[in-house]
Amino acid sequence: MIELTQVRKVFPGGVTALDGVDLTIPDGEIHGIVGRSGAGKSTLIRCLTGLDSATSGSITIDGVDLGRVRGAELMTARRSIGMVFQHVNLLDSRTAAKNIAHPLEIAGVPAAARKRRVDELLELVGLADRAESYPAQLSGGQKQRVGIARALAAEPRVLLCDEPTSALDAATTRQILELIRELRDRLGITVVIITHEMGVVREACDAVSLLTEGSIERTGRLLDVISDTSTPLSKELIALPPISAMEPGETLVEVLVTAGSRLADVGRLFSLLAEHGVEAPVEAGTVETIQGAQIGRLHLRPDDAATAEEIRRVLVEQGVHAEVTTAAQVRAFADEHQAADAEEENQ
Ligand SMILES: Nc1ncnc2c1ncn2[C@@H]1O[C@H](COP(=O)(O)OP(=O)(O)OP(=O)(O)O)[C@@H](O)[C@H]1O
Repeated sequence: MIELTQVRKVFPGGVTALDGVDLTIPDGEIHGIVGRSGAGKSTLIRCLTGLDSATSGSITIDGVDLGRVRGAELMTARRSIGMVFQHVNLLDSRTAAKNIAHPLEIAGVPAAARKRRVDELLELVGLADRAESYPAQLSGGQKQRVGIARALAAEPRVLLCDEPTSALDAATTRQILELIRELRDRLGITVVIITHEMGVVREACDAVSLLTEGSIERTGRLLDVISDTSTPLSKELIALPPISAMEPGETLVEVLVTAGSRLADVGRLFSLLAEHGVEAPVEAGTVETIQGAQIGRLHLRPDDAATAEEIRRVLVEQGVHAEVTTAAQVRAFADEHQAADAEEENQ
């Protein structure tokens, strides 16, 4: 288990990068950490790996408090954490097998045991036939597989992945995420993925945390966070294109169908509205199956405010989240975001 309690990191210049982070990640969980640029994600990962130390608070991994151990104990604790990066940084002059063997050589593992372990790792990441290939002969996805095998060489209990798929195309990203889930299932490791890609969280994570200005704004099981419409993270995880311009007086119904609703599936929503004699065109919509549950987010554009209100009433009765949004609210929301983006650019 990974446990962070009131972790603060203040840099010498006075910047507070982490401002009281509390987070518990159970064994065997794949936990995504998301946050805007500058939220403190890299600082958090550096503190988790023991590369940097927290100014105060405690970070405990499998019962070992990283702030309290020194020397050989700290080295052992560090070895229990494998790191996977966006850019794999393989040694170009070494084959895939030799790259994976590198940390084992440094740890003084004898040649025969090293060879056995490297073969095992190549098999584990699906590269048994590429052992003798050099990095220049491997695709981006294959290089990342080598990076993952290298990170697992010392049999860590925790795998920390810092933007592991940001340099990969969509299909390769899916394969790497599938591999990470498979490895978790086979090895029982705990995985932390730092990412700015919500698709990565949707596809791979059991739980997610939003880091905002150095503290955890929201954390929870993925489906619970998606269902919680009070958090902006819900909209980011199941996103729709921005709402197109609305004329004064126009209304929109924002709908979120989750496993908690009484609809058998998202399609039933339309027949239900028709049964109640209310209909509205769909302006935008997305439907996904996440961890076996169907999730749908839709924007409906009824003709008038009375229809919008009736749609909302019918859907809420079925346990579906539905909110009527007016043109004025959309305008205010857009202004707020523009101001936040401008502030971020100025930083
Ligand atoms: N070595 C440092 N010295 C001083 N301030 C730092 C240092 N490293 C990071 N910071 C500051 O700490 C804050 C958090 O930075 P951090 O790099 O952890 O954010 P991040 O969420 O990883 O951002 P990004 O997604 O852009 O990489 C920022 O305000 C940053 O300027």
